[in-house]
Amino acid sequence: MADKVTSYFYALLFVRHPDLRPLFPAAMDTQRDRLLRALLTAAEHIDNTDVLVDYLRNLGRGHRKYGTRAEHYPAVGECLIGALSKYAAGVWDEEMEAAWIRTYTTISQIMIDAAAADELRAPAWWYAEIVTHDLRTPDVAVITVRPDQPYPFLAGQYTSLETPWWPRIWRHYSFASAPRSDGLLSFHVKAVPAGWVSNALVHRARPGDIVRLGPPAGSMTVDHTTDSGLLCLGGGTGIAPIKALVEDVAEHGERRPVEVFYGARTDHDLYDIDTMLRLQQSHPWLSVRAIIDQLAHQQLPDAVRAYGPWNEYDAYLSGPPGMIRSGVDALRDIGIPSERIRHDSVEELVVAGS
Ligand SMILES: NC(=O)C1=CN([C@@H]2O[C@H](COP(=O)(O)OP(=O)(O)OC[C@H]3O[C@@H](n4cnc5c(N)ncnc54)[C@H](O)[C@@H]3O)[C@@H](O)[C@H]2O)C=CC1
Repeated sequence: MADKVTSYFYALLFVRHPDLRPLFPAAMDTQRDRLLRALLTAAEHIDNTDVLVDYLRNLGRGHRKYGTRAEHYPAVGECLIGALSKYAAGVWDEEMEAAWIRTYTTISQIMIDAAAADELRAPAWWYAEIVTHDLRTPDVAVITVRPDQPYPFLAGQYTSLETPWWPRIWRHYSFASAPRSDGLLSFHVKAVPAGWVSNALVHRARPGDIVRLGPPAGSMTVDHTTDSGLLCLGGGTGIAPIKALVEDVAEHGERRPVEVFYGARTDHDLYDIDTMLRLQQSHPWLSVRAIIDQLAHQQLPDAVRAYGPWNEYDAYLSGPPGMIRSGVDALRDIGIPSERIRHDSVEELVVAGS
């Protein structure tokens, strides 16, 4: 009954607090999923304080770009408890209500404190002007933007982006380069069916258009305290953060082996292979292999098994959720321990491409 609970929650919220409606997008479908995913993520990590608190702090900081303020949290809590108690009526009692109030109060306080601390050091969002728009295939564009203020981030991270055509609809895109001295940021965007934001970015956006960016997020970053090799799997536009990681290693001047497997469905989809091969030419420690489904009759994760051994490597995966899942399984199978495998949250990726 997840759909019913979240629909009822938003109905209560907008009836009781109509002033909050403009903070949300006109179409609420993805938003409803996001609320539920956030609750489930919090429940999943309830016994792991460090992970949970880190997640909630990020969530609190990320809410600044929506215009969320501390006084909005009690209204949300009251409607959330209203929706839960209606649909859990059979088991709901005073004790459970008291527990939910304590839980929600704790969760919101962590989010509010993180947002307040962030306010002292970073804007709620950045405006960024598109400076180049390079259509690499009929549905993939490489877009470069100039933020209005310095934008600090780490190679391997992603941001959230809002276009002028779909206000308050934010989508995640990874930075396709390590931080650059000119401050420009670039993204690889694939227009996916029914993807409003991605279609607008690929087919409508032009130099001069202004987008908004949220804060950087994600922990798929290079650990520069070790010199172990990097095994990188980039599928489709998932090659974007992998390219950023390669540039990051190059800038740190370490000669650690970096092995990139770049997967695509057809060779026309290998839109960034020239850049990757140029990087390979300049860096003897880098090896780039293109894996085309149609030629190899195998998907990216299977191809990696044919090489190796990989037990001295840290692994980085970026691409569609199915590739991440089967990639993590394949890498564990060939002996890479879970703690050495990094990738973005698969839940975040489900909406990322649209
Ligand atoms: N644009 C960006 O900055 C980033 C995008 N992503 C995600 O990457 C994805 C890219 O999509 P496309 O370019 O359309 O990729 P795609 O669907 O063309 O697939 C790319 C590669 O992934 C492999 N693959 C796909 N599904 C698989 C599965 N179930 N098991 C094993 N291998 C599989 C394919 O063999 C292919 O080599 C999107 O889901 C996007 O959200 C991830 C990180 C960054």
